[in-house]
Amino acid sequence: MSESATRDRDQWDVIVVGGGQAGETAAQYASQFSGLSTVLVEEDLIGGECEYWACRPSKALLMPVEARSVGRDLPGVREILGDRPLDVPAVLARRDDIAFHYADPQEVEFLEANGIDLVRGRGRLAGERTVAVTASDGSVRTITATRAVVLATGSTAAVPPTDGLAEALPWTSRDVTALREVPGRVVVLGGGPVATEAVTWLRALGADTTLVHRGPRLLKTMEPFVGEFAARHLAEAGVTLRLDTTVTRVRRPDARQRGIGHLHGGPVTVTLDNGDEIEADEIVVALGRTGGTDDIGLESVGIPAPHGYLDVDDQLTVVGTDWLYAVGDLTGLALLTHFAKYQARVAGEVITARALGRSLTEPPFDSLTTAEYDAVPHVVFLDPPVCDVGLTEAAARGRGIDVETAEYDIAAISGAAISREHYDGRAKLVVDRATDTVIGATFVGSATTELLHSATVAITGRVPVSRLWHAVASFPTVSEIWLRLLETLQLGRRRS
Ligand SMILES: Cc1cc2nc3c(=O)[nH]c(=O)nc-3n(C[C@H](O)[C@H](O)[C@H](O)COP(=O)(O)OP(=O)(O)OC[C@H]3O[C@@H](n4cnc5c(N)ncnc54)[C@H](O)[C@@H]3O)c2cc1C
Ligand SMILES: NC(=O)c1ccc[n+]([C@@H]2O[C@H](COP(=O)([O-])OP(=O)(O)OC[C@H]3O[C@@H](n4cnc5c(N)ncnc54)[C@H](O)[C@@H]3O)[C@@H](O)[C@H]2O)c1
Repeated sequence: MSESATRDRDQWDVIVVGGGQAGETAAQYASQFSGLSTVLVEEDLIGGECEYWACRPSKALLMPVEARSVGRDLPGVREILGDRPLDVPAVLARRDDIAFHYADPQEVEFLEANGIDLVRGRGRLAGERTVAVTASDGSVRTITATRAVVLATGSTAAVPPTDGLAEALPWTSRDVTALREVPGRVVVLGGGPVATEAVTWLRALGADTTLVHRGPRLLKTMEPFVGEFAARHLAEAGVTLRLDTTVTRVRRPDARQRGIGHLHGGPVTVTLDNGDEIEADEIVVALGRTGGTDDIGLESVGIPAPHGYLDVDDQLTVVGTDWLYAVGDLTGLALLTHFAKYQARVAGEVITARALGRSLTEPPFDSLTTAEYDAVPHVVFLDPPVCDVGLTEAAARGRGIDVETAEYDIAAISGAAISREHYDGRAKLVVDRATDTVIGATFVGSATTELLHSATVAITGRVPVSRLWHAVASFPTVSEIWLRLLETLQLGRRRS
């Protein structure tokens, strides 16, 4: 049904509030095999952060960075590239293509193809199974759901209460991914994926970059060698790193909102805890996210969200209800598009099973209706990239698991050494001794991102290490790292 055709309707089986990747997928999965009528409520562009201001545009900005590095490291290509800088207008033009030129007809088409209705406006719970939608003209309509309401309102960039930071109108992830001009000098605050990725493309596009991070290590949730690897390569690219450093004060006398991706005013002065001052043309805040629980009417149904995220069970049902679901960033469980969509698939199947009166513990729903979090894959698209899945050694030991580990230098693998002249990379496996299965894997280095899924399959499939011996990787691919890791494990076992 078209958007205009939904105007006179006020009831559906399922209402989904928030049309990001999580919301769109929940709507699709709740309706596709159930016959349930579903409506999506979205106040902005359908597709959410990922499509326009996060994953897609950021990766479009990063791909040329790594491609140039690999080319510069390969005789025959190096000579063609020379020291030439990236073609900034061409990179930004492709970024715009990948971000669908900040318009959503392709998503409207997806909804129509899947029989999902659309109501544009801001949704707010107004009681059980009831949502009040405020349109851009200020008019409010109330719609109700016979079965379920799914909240998928995502997250936004957090701006902490540092003296003068909010008043300086810093760039957030939206500005830095949708940048229209490259700041001459830029200070990036943070040490997580957003900060490390953003500083990578800003530097490659020609900015003089400083990254300020309060901790001693970048990407602190990953194995320690990941942060060291990332810091080394960022420094080699010319990024100034100020680790173990806190910003105490920000001043920007001429702060002006000039639109997403444009400089937000004149020069900004950033004061550090050791008294140093950095002057820059822009400041980027990449210090985590705030869950989208603000002003969505949770009080109307008595649901608390003290930490800004909603507590859900493994069926994505909001704790304390049997009709309200939450998926994606809003749950705060894994702020990643692939996990947002995974949770949404689970929630959609749960809604379907419950509507059809089917058991969640019998086929086909038994395998589809419980979300698991043992193997969340993270890829940070740095130059070179880093990635992990499952538990780090420290996290596993913290849970009392008796682990053995294997580490290996990926540069020693033929496939890696052939792929570029100065390969730099490392791999680590964490194995649970009791079950003889892999519970964590980390890879850093070129061409490792596509390798990660093999580890995800090994972990979720609980494949015994003894069986992995028979999973023979092709020569000469970087995947042969698996053999070296298994040999390293064997060596340790035979010695002990
Ligand atoms: C810079 C950056 C890069 C990233 N890169 C990656 C990556 O490479 N890979 C990856 O997996 N993840 C990445 N992420 C994370 C990823 O973007 C999020 O996990 C993902 O977008 C979450 O999807 P979501 O649908 O839960 O939320 P969102 O994308 O935030 O969507 C929520 C939607 O709800 C709408 N909405 C909110 N409130 C209301 C309301 N009351 N009524 C109606 N509509 C409402 C919003 O307008 C929005 O469209 C990145 C994040 C950032 C910031
Ligand atoms: N490639 C990817 O998959 C990708 C890329 C970008 C973002 N993301 C997702 O987006 C989410 C948000 O990323 P992020 O990097 O903004 O957040 P993050 O939470 O991962 O990292 C934020 C960093 O800022 C620090 N910090 C927080 N508050 C601070 C303060 N007041 N002062 C100083 N330091 C402070 C934290 O210690 C942390 O190191 C992540 O959870 C990630 O999953 C994923």
